[in-house]
Amino acid sequence: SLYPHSLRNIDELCASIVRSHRETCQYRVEELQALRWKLFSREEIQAYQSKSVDEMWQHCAIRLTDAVQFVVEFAKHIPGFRMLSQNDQIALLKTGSMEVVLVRMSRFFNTENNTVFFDGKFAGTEVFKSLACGDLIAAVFDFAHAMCALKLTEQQIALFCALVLINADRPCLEDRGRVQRVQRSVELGLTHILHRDHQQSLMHKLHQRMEVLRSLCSLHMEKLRWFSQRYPLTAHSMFPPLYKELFA
Ligand SMILES: CNC(=O)[C@@H]1CCCN1C(=O)c1ccc(Cl)c(COc2cccc3c(C(F)(F)F)cc(C)nc23)c1Cl
Repeated sequence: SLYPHSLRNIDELCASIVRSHRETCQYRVEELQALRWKLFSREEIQAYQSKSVDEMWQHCAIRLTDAVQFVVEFAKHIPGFRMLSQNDQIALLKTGSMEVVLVRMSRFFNTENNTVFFDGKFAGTEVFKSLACGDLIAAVFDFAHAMCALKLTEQQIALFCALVLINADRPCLEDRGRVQRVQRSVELGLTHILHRDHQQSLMHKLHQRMEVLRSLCSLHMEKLRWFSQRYPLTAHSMFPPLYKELFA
């Protein structure tokens, strides 16, 4: 059947994905709104900029790994995800989790002053200078800007993240057919939500965003490889096992 056995209808599918998003999104939008004018002082920015490359990467990797863990939790509650084989679940998370982290980061973004929530305050691109990958950070900020421009609701973001993750075109899947069935039910959910919100035109834009996500994340993986080659010790020690499992 199109729906996993446990679900009676599309509303229930959407409700469980939205609930899972709410429980694993790290910060609620209201919390971030309240903090949006908490910016780093010049001294604090100086401190970040005087970190060494691998220190700053380590600082970010811890947060990225945290964020990836929350995405793994989110995935586990997507109806049908746990019906997939272990290998297919890992394969989807290996390629999709950083893309979902990126989509979720757009929720931490303040387009009025081009800052993103990082380490408890809102940071501009200059804070990340010592990473020595300005192109990646610029791309992260640009993507967040474009996502914010769509003004998605939390429910739309939840369904979009589920669709980013459950993608039957991912490489090395054992049972593509099964992933396709779960993907189709999530697509139905997103279409249902957009129809209910009278925003069907968003579907095409969201598919365009998914294309951009793929190219962005291959750039990220290239940076990650560059970093782990240049700083093998740090990369080896700092990426907790799950991260290595997902990105090694
Ligand atoms: C409260 N906010 C958070 O917890 C968020 C969620 C995940 C990251 N995080 C941050 O604190 C955060 C917010 C904004 C930015 Cl620009 C950054 C720095 O981002 C990165 C620096 C290094 C590598 C990054 C890579 C690479 F290359 F590893 F794939 C990929 C992504 C997408 N971001 C990278 C970070 Cl680490």
